[in-house]
Amino acid sequence: MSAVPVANLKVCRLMEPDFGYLSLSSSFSISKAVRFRHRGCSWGLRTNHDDQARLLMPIKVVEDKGIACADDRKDTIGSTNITWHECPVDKLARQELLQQKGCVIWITGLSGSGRSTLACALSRGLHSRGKLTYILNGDNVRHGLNSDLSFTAKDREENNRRIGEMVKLFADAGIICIASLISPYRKDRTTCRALLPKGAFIEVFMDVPLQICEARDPKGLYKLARAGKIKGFTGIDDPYEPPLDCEIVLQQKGRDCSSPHELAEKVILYLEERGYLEA
Ligand SMILES: Nc1ncnc2c1ncn2[C@@H]1O[C@H](COP(=O)(O)OS(=O)(=O)O)[C@@H](OP(=O)(O)O)[C@H]1O
Ligand SMILES: Nc1ncnc2c1ncn2[C@@H]1O[C@H](COP(=O)(O)OP(=O)(O)O)[C@@H](O)[C@H]1O
Repeated sequence: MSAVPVANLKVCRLMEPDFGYLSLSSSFSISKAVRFRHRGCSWGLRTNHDDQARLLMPIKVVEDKGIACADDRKDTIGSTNITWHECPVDKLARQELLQQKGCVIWITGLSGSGRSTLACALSRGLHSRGKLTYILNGDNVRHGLNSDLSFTAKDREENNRRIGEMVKLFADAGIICIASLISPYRKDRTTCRALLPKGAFIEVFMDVPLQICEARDPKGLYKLARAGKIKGFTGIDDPYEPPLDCEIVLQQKGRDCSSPHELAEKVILYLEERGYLEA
C-alpha cells in the first residue's frame, strides 16, 4: 500500500466540536496519517489534551486533488515542502532561565468588564515578583496585525485564532502571556485552548453583568450601539457566550466588587499554587 506524500495532502482543522476524521484515498494508510507532523504539531487522530482521551482533535485530512476543503484562509495550510526546525535551547531551558513556566492567561468578557484593567494589574503584580509577562490586548492587536479584521463572527474568529497562535509562541518562549480580548464564542476559545499544553491555558471569565459594563461605558461605545451607530456590538446586538467550565471566574455583582488589585491577586495565587511561578 503506497502512502500519499505529505506535500500532496491538505490538512484542515475543523471548527465544529466534532470527532476528528480522515478522508483519504483508498491507497493511503491511516497509520501514516496519524504519524503525520506539520509545524511541530501532530496532525491526525489524536486527543485534544496530551494525556486525555476524551475528545479527538477536530481535523480532516484530504488528498489534494481539488477535493473540497474548508475554503477560507484559517483552515487551509498553504505551505508545502517545509520543515520544522528544533533548537537545543528549548522551552525548558528558557523556563529555567526565567524561573517560571510559560502559560496563557486568557481573559474573556464583555466590553467594559475590566479585562484590560485586570491584565494590567496582573502584569504589574507578576512583574513586581520578578516574573516576565506580556499582554496581548484585542484592541491593540487590531491596531496592527489584525487591522484587516472587522467584528463579524468570521473576523472575530480569525482575530481569536491569530491571537491564539501568538500566545502559543509567547508561552513557548517561557513568558506568562496575558490575552485580553472579548473572544465571545466558546468554540473559538476552545480552539485556542487546544493549541496549548494541558493546563497552560488558563481561561479567566470576567463575570460582570451587562448593566454594569454599560453603566461604566468608558469609551462611549454602548451609547453608540444603543443609538444604532455601531452595529453588531457584543452584548447589545451580537452574542457573548460565557464559559461553561473555565479555570477562574471573577464575579463583580452587587456588593461583590473587588478592586483590580484583588482580582489580580486571585489569578496570581492560582498560578502560584500550580507551580507556574517557578521553573
Ligand atoms: N462591534 C463591536 N463589538 C465589540 N467591541 C467592539 C466593536 N466595535 C469596536 N469594538 C472595540 O473592539 C474591542 C474588542 O476587540 P476584541 O479584539 O477584543 O474583540 S473580539 O475578541 O474579536 O470579539 C472593544 O474593546 P473593549 O471595550 O476593551 O472590549 C471595543 O473597543
Ligand atoms: N475591578 C473593577 N472595579 C471597578 N471598576 C473597574 C474594575 N475593573 C475595571 N474597572 C473600570 O471599568 C471600566 C472598563 O474597564 P476596562 O479594563 O477598560 O474593560 P474592558 O477591557 O473589559 O473593556 C474602566 O473605566 C475601568 O476603570
